[in-house]
Order: sequence, then C-alpha cells, then structure tokens
Amino acid sequence: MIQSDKGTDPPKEDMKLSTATNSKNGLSQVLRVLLQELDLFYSRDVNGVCLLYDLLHSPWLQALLKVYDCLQEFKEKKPVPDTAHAQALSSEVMELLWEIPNSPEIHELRQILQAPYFKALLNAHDTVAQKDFEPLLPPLPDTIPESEEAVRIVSLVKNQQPLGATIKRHEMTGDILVARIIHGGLAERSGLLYAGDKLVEVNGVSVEGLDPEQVIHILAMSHGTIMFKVVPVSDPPVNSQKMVYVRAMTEYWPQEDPAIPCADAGLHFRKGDILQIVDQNDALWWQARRLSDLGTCAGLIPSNHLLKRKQREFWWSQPYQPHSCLKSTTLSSLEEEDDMKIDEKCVEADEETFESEELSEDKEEFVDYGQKFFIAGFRRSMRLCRRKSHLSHLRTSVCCNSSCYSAVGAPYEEVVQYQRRASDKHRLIALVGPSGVGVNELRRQLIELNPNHFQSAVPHTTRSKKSYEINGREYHYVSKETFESLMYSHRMLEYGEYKGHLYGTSVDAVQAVLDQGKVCVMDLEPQGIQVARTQELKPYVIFIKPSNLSCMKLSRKNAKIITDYFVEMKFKDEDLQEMEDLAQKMEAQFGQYFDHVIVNDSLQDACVQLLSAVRKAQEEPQWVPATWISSDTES
Ligand SMILES: Nc1ncnc2c1ncn2[C@@H]1O[C@H](COP(=O)(O)OP(=O)(O)OP(=O)(O)O)[C@@H](O)[C@H]1O
Repeated sequence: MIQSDKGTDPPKEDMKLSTATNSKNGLSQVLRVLLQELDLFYSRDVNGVCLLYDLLHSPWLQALLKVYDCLQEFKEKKPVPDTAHAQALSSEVMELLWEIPNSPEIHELRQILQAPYFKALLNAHDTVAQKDFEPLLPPLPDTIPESEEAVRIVSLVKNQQPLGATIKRHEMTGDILVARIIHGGLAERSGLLYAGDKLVEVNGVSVEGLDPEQVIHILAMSHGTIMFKVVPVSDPPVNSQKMVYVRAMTEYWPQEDPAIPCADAGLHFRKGDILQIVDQNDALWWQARRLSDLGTCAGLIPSNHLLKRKQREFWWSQPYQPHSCLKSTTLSSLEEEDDMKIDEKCVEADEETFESEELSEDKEEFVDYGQKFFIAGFRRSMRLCRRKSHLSHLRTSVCCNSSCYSAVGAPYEEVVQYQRRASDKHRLIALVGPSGVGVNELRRQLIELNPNHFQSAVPHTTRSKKSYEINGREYHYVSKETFESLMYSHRMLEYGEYKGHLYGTSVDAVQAVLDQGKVCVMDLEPQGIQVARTQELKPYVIFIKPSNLSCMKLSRKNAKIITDYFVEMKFKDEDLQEMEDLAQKMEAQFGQYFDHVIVNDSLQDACVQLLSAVRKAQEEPQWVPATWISSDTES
C-alpha cells in the first residue's frame, strides 16, 4: 500500500540484495570496490592495510552500511499512500468475491481479508494515510477572557503503585499545588505532571478549599484511571544535575522525622548504605534510591545541609547523653574496664596458678601458633597495648576530633566506583573486631595460605631490642622522640603504650608491604580507620563479628584468650557477652566504614569468606570515597 512515487520494482533475481545493491552510489557498493582495491595492497603487505582490511570486512560494519543505504533509498523515494481507504477497498473486494464461483484460491483470499489481524492492519494503514493522529478538539472561541487559565487534563492509570507525587497548599492563595514529582514514579514517567502545577479537579471533584489530606483521601479511594485537571506551572523545573552516589554516614528513619514533608515518600537508610542521589533541586529534601533498589521509585532524604543541622540539633539537645564524640571516651573507658576485668580475672585465679603461669619478661612476646615461619605483627605486647593503652587520653583526643567531626560533619560521603588496575598497588586489608573474636587467627590463616602474597606490616616500638630479635623483623626499634614525631605527623595508623613502651603501626610500614606488590593485612582498632582512610592506602575494612552467644559457647570451647598474665586462658561466658556488646558498639559507631562483615562462627567458613572478600577487594569494582580517585588514577 505504501509505494514510491518514482522508480520501478527491481527485477525478481535482484530482490534478495534489495535496495543496498541496487543503488549505484550505495555505500556497500563503494565498500565492495574499495575492498577489491585493498586486496592488491594486502597481497603486497603494505603497513596498516591489514587493519583497515579487517575493519572493512567486519560484518557489523557491512550490516550498518546496508541499513544506511536502505534508509537513504527510502528517503529518496518519499513513499506516499496509494489510497487512504484500504478498508473500504477490502470490503468492496469481499463483495465481489461472493459473486464469483468458489475455488480454493477465492476461499483463501476471503479468509485473509476477514482475518482480524488483517482488518487491524488495514485500519492502521488508513489512520496513517489519513494522518488521523489527534482527537479533534473543538475550535477555540474567538474571544477568551483574560482571567481564563489554560488547563491540562491528565489521565493516569493507578496500578498498585503510588502516584509518585506530593502535594501542598499554597500559603497565600490556598491553592493545592503539586509539591514534587518523585523520580521513577508513575507521575514522572507520564511526563504530564510537574512540581508547581495547580490542581483544579481530581476525578471531576473540585479541590478548591480542600485540605491536602482530603485530596489524598480522594486519591486513595480512586482505583484504575485517575483524571487530574491542572493549571500547568509556567516554568516546569528541569533537573540538570548529574547523578551522584554517596555513602550514608548516619542512619535515617523518615517515619520518625516529624519534619519530613511526606513520610510515606521518605527513604529509610542505614549507615554505610550507598545511595544514588537523583535530585538535589530542593535545598532541604533530596531524592535518592538505595543502590540495592535502583529499579524502584526514589524517596525523600534530608539534604546534606538539613541532615547536618538535624545532627547538630540532636547533638546539642543531648547534653547529658554521651554524644558520638564522647562515645570514643566511652569506648576507651570501656577498654579500661576491660583491662580492669582482666585484672579482676587475675585476682580470681589462685595464687599458685598465678605464680606458675605469669609470663616472664622474655616470654611475654611469645605467641605460639605453631607457625612454620615468622610472621610480624602478632606479638603479645603489640596486641595488648591496643587494649591497655595508657595513652588513651591522647588517643581519645585524637579520635574525639574525628568522631565529633563525623557527628556533626558530612552525613553523606561522595563515592565513586574504583576498579584496581593490575599496575596499581593493592588495597590495604584492615580487619576490625572486638578483642578475642578471632581477628588475629583469621589474619594468620590468610597469611599462611600464601605468605608470598599476603603479609603483615612490621610494627614500631620504643622498647629495646632483645638479643634474638632483628630490627625490621619483629619490630622497628625506634627512640621515643622518633615514635612521637611519627605520631604527631599522623604517620601512625594506631599506637598505644604497654609496660612503659610505645607500640604502633605506621603508614610507612604498610606502604613498605604494598610497595613489594603484596597485600598488606592488618589488625586495626576501629579508631584507626579514619586515619587509614587515605588515597595512598585505600583500605578495605572487614568487620569480624561474633556469632550469637550459644554458637560462640560451642565454637570457643577450646579457644584461648590473650591476657596480661596468663598464656592460656579459656573464654568465660562473660567474655563472650562482652565481645558481643563491644561488637554492637563498634557497629553502631563505625559501621559506615565497614566494606564487608564476616561472622566468625566456624573458623573454616570465616577463612573462606575472608579469602573471597580480599580477592573481591582487589579485583572487583568497589565504592570508595571520591576524594581517593584523582583524575590521573581514574580508571
Ligand atoms: N571461629 C573460631 N572457632 C574457634 N576458635 C576460634 C575461632 N576464631 C578464633 N578462635 C580462637 O579464639 C582465640 C582468640 O582469637 P584471636 O587471638 O584471633 O583473637 P583476636 O580477635 O585477635 O583478639 P586479641 O587480639 O585480643 O587476641 C584464639 O585461640 C583463636 O584460635
């Protein structure tokens, strides 16, 4: 029915090649000639010709050019319909067919012309041929009153999903306005409603004088198609901002926020969730999706500015509560309590045991893992100083600053996806967990799996070297002044004091491992995470979590704790309870920094999980702070 106004049909034998080869100037024809010429060069092995030859021979290019030729030819032919009344013609033919004697061919033709799909095809043809696209609107009256507003009728079909729009009442005029259109919702996908549109009617009911709640009620009662009569906003807002991804550094519950414009449209998120921010037009309320639910409609979240204000208000409204910044102090005093408990345990033990099992100075560093080779960073004093830090006041003040910052600092951290390239250094693997959960056991097992690939950082100490030790193997032995200068220049990831000596792990010690092309695996106190989070180390933080108490009692039946005074001491119920409490506190305070969580129940399972997480950290794209990726390192 659609035919060209010039040219004739190609001869039958040429039909297969169709338009592309018919046209003398057809690109695929040109390509064919070009390839023939290239054949000559190819046989003479001219440089670069092979590449061009392969390119021009590629099936995708050939197919693309054929499509291009067809389109060109179609454009030239300017097809026009032969008739705009194909349906009428078909009916006429049907009538004629009844008048002539029946034959199998006539019978078949009748069947075709009567088939519903064929009738629909002819109907569509006539609609296009008659250019009958729009419903005919009544002509505009010659005189339109000045006060008359243009209205738009919008019809949306509600199918079990929210409309994705919020409304509000204009403070001065009392008009009901569309307050915002939620991204990905029904209203946004229709492209017919905009923030600022004035609602006049819903399903034929005037909304004049109604409260927004009453309008919502009408909407809630409506099913199927909903008709809105709106006065369109003169300047529909355009969202020209680019999509940004952030890590939530705090949690948010819209249902508990009295300030949110519409709690049902709110998006709940937890610390550490990656959010896709799709709209920042409103200074107070942004629209976002959780990375795990990208297919869904966006939700409202407080803007950076608003959430910061909320945090500050909360912070000041709790003068007698330990705020985040003081939680570090709480944690430190908790560590001290922990130490006291260790001391109490010591008192509980009978004198004889105390005498016989107390560690001598020389044995104190000894950690018998039965390991076949030396692994640095597992020394008792290093591990105990973490817990029994007499520098806690110092650490607290350092940590307090950072925690205070996070309490009232950026509630969202902009993140980007980072895929480590083979030439990049490995990311630092930082294992964090409550004392006794198995951080060191897992670290040791990982290193033992492949000591050429995984390695610990060698810690620093101010204590003097023992005769059997080698500088740079067990520790880097440095003066107090050197240690303190590393501390104050923020080159220490963590440090503490034990028996009058300073111990700690420096950024440079970690770098030394990474520089060898190895994966540095370290046991890090949670307060050290902020210090370690730098572009140079790009730490991947794995939280080692205890399983529930009953499982722990079973799995830790024969496990031994490292304490101040005893080499081997079994876990008591209260140790396991303390471990669980501390794990909860760590998650609440530092959970936003955890890239991965492993529940250490069965040691074997936890090892497998650790190995897989470490591999993913190095080989798969991960969300990292945008500040870690400068343009020169961007992949
Ligand atoms: N999944 C597990 N099942 C049984 N025993 C475990 C498991 N994980 C660790 N252990 C044992 O628990 C004890 C404490 O583990 P580990 O020394 O690794 O603790 P930690 O988290 O490093 O804490 P700290 O540094 O205070 O010692 C060790 O005897 C270890 O072998």
